[in-house]
Amino acid sequence: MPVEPLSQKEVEDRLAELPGWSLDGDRLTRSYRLGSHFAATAMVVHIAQVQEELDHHSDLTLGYNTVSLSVHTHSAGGAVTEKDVELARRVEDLAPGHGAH
Ligand SMILES: C[C@H](O)[C@H](O)[C@H]1CNC2=NC(N)=NC(=O)C2=N1
Repeated sequence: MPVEPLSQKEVEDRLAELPGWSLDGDRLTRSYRLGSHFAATAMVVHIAQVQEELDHHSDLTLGYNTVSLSVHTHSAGGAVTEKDVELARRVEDLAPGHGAH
């Protein structure tokens, strides 16, 4: 099913409900800090599970005790779509369980 790019206003409205997330060029991004490298690794695995479930995948970077995401929609020409917002919301939902902030 084709997914349409969000307008600038729509992106801003979605971001208003996603504290910590921002628009970097044409991508939604957020970095989280965790209590340890192992905790960060576990969060990456959890995000990967969600991404497979949604069939939508961010560029996901594991640091020493950080996890960073950057996502846009390839099939929409690299624009931000509702699929990116949905992934961001799902990651926000799982983050507290990993002690991520
Ligand atoms: C075939 C498969 O559904 C597509 O390649 C999916 C997989 N994950 C994806 N992830 C992202 N970020 N954008 C896409 O357009 C996309 N497409």
